[in-house]
Amino acid sequence: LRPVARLLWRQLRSPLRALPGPPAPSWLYGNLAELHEQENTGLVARWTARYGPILVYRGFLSGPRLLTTDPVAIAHVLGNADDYPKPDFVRDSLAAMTAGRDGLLVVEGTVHRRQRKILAPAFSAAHIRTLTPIFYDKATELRDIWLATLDATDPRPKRTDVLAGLGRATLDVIGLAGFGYAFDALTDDTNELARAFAVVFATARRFRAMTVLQAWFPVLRRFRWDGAPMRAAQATMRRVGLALIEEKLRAAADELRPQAGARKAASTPITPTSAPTPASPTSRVRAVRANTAAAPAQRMSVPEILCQITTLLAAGHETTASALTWALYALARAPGVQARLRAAVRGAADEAEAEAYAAAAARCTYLDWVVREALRLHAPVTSTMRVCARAEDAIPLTPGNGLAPANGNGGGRTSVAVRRGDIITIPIQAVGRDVGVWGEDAGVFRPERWAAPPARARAVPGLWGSTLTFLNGNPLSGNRACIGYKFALLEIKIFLFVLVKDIEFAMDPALVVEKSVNVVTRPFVKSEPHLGNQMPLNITRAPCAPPCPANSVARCEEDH
Ligand code: HEM
Repeated sequence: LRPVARLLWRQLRSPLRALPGPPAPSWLYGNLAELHEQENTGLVARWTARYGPILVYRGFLSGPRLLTTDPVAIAHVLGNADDYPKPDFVRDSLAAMTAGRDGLLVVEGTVHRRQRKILAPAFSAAHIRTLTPIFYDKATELRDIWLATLDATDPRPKRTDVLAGLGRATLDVIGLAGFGYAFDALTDDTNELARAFAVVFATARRFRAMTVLQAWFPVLRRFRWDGAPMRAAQATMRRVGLALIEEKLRAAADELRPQAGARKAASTPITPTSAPTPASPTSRVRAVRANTAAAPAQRMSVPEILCQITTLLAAGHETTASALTWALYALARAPGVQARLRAAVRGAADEAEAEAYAAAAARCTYLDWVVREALRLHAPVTSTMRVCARAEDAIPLTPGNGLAPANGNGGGRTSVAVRRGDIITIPIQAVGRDVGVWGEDAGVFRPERWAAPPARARAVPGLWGSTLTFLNGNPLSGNRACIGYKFALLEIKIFLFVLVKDIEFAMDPALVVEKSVNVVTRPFVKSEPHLGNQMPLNITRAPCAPPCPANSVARCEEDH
């Protein structure tokens, strides 16, 4: 009972209680059940329309939680990450997904700073560019696998779960790009690591009271509904991670010896049933190598390296798979946009070299707009939370935003008072769809809006593209922005480039696809819940069309 009493006492003293917000349907679970469905119901938009950009909803035992779309308030919270860490229960669920508590997503403070510094060089723009052939080869392999399922004599489209294919392809990419390993998940659909991630990221369709209780009572966490499969999946992630470390250490030792070359290329898997096979020794971003380059006192321990591996495998492939899945969904539902994108990439794709594709993808403005629009509308991570660690703080607001009559305080609020332990929700997806920023058609997939984004969008304190899709941070106070965003953007662009050029994606209008979130957003078909997470799109070979005049991207954009 003591934790409950402590929680109630803290909640009773929270200054957030004075702020207005929606009524809670339940005293015990507050608004948490309706929030579970927020990605499909536009709940946050309705709340902000009624209460303005600063509001309080209720969590467990009706505890008040701040939810804000105010850019100044969000910038304050993200810019002071040391004083606004992730709440314990968020770190706990991230730790479950990355099979340990020592990874970059979970650690805080000085440990986080040290790890981030060691990993940063592996994510530089110059380095990411060297990964282009990996992105291109995997995108091409996936395209060929999908095209091979089509029957030349049957023009009917083929229903294809693009989520599954993209999940496997992006796992292959992060294996090769991050650790020089070929998981070959695309060609081996029994790949156990791909299966482990399917378990770890599986989304709960219904609100579960137990999940809320586990957040506040760690002792209950051992009774997870998915306990046994989850433990098995984590064990797989750790085993594969250890195999990767062992392989890298062996390779490093070999490098120090003469006649190293032959052994390096021919090294064998460490655990016969599960270990990935080594890929080309030319493959690049390497947590282990980055670590050995650091000063001895700054290096990561083996458990830390292991957690970075599982973190990068998880964060690096589930997010991009989600982004690509929702981008293809948006394109399937907007055939005009898809046709325009196809013309744009065909106009740019006259050179077959991977590097040329990367350069063309980088130059193709319409592709850039499509990616920005897909990531604005379908942010793979739809919200995040922080907790106030300062004894007291005043979160500043955009001038005028505290003036909504619903905000109380005589409508003259310039900041929001918070105390230690108060929870702040940052609704990433809702900020991306804010009609106050993007206009009345904020919910529509319209890449053309990026020709002249509204001036208001500049106020959004995001790392990239006037959105919070990759969040943001301040190196002086714990930078929690996505470390892999350049990696993700290049990968997404090259995949879309290669896939849309040759494949036409369509959507069965009878199917209703909804979102369910377990850190990362996954789709499911409303009428087919028994099939779990999936994104069934109808694919056909895209009809040949004359390439854009002069095969030039710039010209192509002018003509469309
Ligand atoms: C479209 C793709 C991606 C999206 C939308 C995305 C989004 C995000 C977001 C929102 C965060 C902050 C989470 C929070 O603090 O609550 C984050 C952090 C992170 N991301 Fe990404 N991410 C993507 C791709 C990647 C890739 C490809 C990698 C690695 C190869 C990666 C690695 C990480 C890591 C390690 C962190 C933790 C950073 C830290 O706390 O210092 N992400 N990402």
